[in-house]
Amino acid sequence: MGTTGATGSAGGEDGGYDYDLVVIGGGPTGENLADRAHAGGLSVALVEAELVGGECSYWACMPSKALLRPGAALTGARRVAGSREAVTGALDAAAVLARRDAFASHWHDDGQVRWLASAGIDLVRGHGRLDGERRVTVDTPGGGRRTLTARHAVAVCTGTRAALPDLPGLAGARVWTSREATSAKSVPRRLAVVGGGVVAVETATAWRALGSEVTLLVRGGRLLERTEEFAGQLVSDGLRAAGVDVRLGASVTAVRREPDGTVLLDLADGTRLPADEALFATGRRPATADLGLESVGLEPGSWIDTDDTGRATAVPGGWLYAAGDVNHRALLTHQGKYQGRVFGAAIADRAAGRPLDLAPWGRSVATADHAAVPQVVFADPEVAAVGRTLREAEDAGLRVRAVDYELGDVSGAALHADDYRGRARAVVDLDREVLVGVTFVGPDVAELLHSATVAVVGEVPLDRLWHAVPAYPTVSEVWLRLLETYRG
Ligand SMILES: Cc1cc2nc3c(=O)[nH]c(=O)nc-3n(C[C@H](O)[C@H](O)[C@H](O)COP(=O)(O)OP(=O)(O)OC[C@H]3O[C@@H](n4cnc5c(N)ncnc54)[C@H](O)[C@@H]3O)c2cc1C
Ligand SMILES: NC(=O)c1ccc[n+]([C@@H]2O[C@H](COP(=O)([O-])OP(=O)(O)OC[C@H]3O[C@@H](n4cnc5c(N)ncnc54)[C@H](O)[C@@H]3O)[C@@H](O)[C@H]2O)c1
Repeated sequence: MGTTGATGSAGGEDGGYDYDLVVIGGGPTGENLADRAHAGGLSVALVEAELVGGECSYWACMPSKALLRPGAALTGARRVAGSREAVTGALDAAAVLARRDAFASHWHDDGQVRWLASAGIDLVRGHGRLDGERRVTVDTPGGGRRTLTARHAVAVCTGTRAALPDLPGLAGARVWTSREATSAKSVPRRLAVVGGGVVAVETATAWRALGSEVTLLVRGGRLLERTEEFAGQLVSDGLRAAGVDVRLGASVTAVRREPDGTVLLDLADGTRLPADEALFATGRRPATADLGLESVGLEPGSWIDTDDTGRATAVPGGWLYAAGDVNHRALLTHQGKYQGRVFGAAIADRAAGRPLDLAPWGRSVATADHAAVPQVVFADPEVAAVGRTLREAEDAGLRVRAVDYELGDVSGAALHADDYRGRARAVVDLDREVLVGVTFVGPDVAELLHSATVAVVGEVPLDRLWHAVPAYPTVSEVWLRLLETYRG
């Protein structure tokens, strides 16, 4: 099969369908969905308007983590007497940015295009739009237009864009979104960050480590609203200790960029904050405004709701699927890829008339989206959480108990870093005696998270977990301490 601009593998044959499946959007979700559907026997076209690999590869996960890792490595060395003395300088910003550029593949997608070809998926470059049932038109880079018809299904995997507030002056102020925050070529002296979510926190952490004077303007009363409250508090403490000016309850009322390049942010308390760049990390909106949603009875610009097999619930006929960020189930790369695997296989099974497994945790349904979504916030300290917070579990009507343990009291943590500060919480479903949520906050807790994900997804009874003995002296001994605390 071909790649760029390839014609359909089944073009004109068997009823005139071009492909069994047309996927719009070649981010991590679209790639995985296309791959699983093709592995299930379908011919697949993938339509991509920008770079194959999507936001994650070029302007989100990869470059942001590449910007964060050197600062984390340096901080890690500084936390241990003996190695602390060996750290005599600051980060080499040019080297950090160069490494970031490499992790963003220098904003070229050749590698991912080669992978698509090797996987047997046809790439059609251009902007795709739905055009009624099982039809997609593509505005191609050369100015032409192609129509693709799908025999079985169309999958929308178009992701999100940054959502900017409607503020006076914002449109002309050339503010940063997450794209500029992850691809900037130099370190701003003064950086204002608006928002208190993950993008705001990670960006503040990264650019502060690179030397920017960072002011974090948070509208609400805490950071990371969707995590346990202590996580927001410990991250806020960490940012302040690193020299970030964290301002809670700070609302921006207007923005403008002066002729000398300075950005001025007017705040609701009457003060004005000057900066060299201002990031608005104020959430995401679905990339569906120019997608032809009206041609299938959906509202342009809306999120696309789906059932657990990925079918758009408001579109009759069961031929339209939506996966990844665009369905608003969980805005994370790994959940989008998971949906891609599950939904792609379900599409192929339906097409072949094979039975689906629709029971909770069955092969054909993305059950984990509801109860077991893991996430790591790469701040200092790191926040690693899976499943429900205490509040979410209570709101869901579960009879639960939170079990907390100070991570610094674990021998492995004390060895890992001097004055280790952090906390773990397990949320226990008292009726079933299983875990429904776990949060770790502390230096280098990210790699602990999958143990918690396995326990939550596996619904491992606490009596059995008691026999999962953590190695001594590792940070993972926190598992033992949590269970001991629960048993009393
Ligand atoms: C700064 C930042 C850091 C992040 N870090 C992490 C992280 O560390 N871990 C994590 O799990 N998640 C992270 N995320 C979230 C993650 O980036 C998204 O969840 C993920 O990219 C979603 O994948 P997707 O394939 O659904 O959408 P996207 O990655 O957005 O891909 C969608 C693709 O569709 C294409 N497209 C859109 N419309 C059309 C159209 N009409 N026609 C053709 N093509 C179209 C786009 O060009 C794009 O390539 C981060 C997000 C941000 C903003
Ligand atoms: N490490 C990771 O896993 C990672 C990293 C980055 C992003 N992501 C994902 O990407 C998604 C987007 O992240 P995000 O941080 O952009 O969004 P978010 O929804 O997590 O946070 C948005 C923040 O902006 C604030 N806000 C919204 N409108 C505002 C306004 N008008 N004025 C001031 N503040 C306003 C909100 O109160 C919130 O604090 C999230 O779902 C996140 O999980 C994940």
